[in-house]
Amino acid sequence: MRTIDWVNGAVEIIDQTALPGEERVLRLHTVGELIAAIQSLAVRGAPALGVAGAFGVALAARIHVDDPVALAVAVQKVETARPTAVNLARGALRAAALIPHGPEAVLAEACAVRDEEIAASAAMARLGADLIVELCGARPRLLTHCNTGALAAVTVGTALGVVGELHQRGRLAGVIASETRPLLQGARLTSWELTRWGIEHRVAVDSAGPFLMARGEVDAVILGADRICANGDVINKIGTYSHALGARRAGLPFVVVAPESTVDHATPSGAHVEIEDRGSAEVTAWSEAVNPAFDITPFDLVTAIVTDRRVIRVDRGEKP
Ligand SMILES: CSC[C@@H](O)[C@@H](O)C(=O)COP(=O)(O)O
Repeated sequence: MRTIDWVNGAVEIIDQTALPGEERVLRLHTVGELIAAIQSLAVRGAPALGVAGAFGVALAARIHVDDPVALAVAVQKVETARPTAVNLARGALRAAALIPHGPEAVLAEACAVRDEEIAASAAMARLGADLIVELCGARPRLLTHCNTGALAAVTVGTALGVVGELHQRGRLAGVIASETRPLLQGARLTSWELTRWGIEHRVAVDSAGPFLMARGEVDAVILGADRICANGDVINKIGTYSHALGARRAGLPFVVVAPESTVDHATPSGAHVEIEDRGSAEVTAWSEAVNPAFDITPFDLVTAIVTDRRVIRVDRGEKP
């Protein structure tokens, strides 16, 4: 299953706002439709956003083939549709670099971004599963946060791809999906994906994670990233930091799985990253709210970062 793809001149996505109730495919024909899908989280997750950014520029290059000014404006809108995941701007700018060669070259580059994420998922699943077995022994019980499956990464996924690989190897004893307030990417999307894979799991409220770790019900925390800074700080879904603190307190490995396309050497640390604020409405209808969508996990709380090419042992002093 590809959760985002280019099909007959349009971008097709699984509408993640409708899951798990309805499996609805959206066809996006315009840059405006694509940006609306990104902002409503119909398509979400860092690697998928990179592909969406690249396909968005491919759409723009076709639509504005004779209008370079309108094309530049459209590229900039795609690139900045959400601020935190580095993949979005990266994917958009990678495709935009091919604009001088015409719309077909832009589309070919966007398809390359998609294909590289598909390959990266497969590589991370193998590397990550090997590492988890090394760190935890056979049949670990894992806790994951947000959604890092195929929905977030075209196919397979990052951290959830590792979970799937361990399941296939017969080496998984259990999964807890942290529900991920307020939009419930864990309870709605991770649970839906694990059910499709036939993997038994339980959903926990976000605040239960550190307690379950302390009570000995978890052997490792494994999750994804929207951006990994040059110093190793991990930007990921709000709630990640509390899971990292819980894991450190319980003496558990805290493993981040993300493709190289999420590693951002140009950003020195988490303090330099714009954390998206998604406003009050998602949290409460009756008072003002603060709603940061991501947080920053300091690198010293991370045990290891698994990319498609490397296992970075932060616990041994290695950096991205
Ligand atoms: C493989 S996806 C990794 C991250 O992008 C994921 O954990 C996450 O935080 C997604 O946030 P979202 O706001 O749902 O796009």
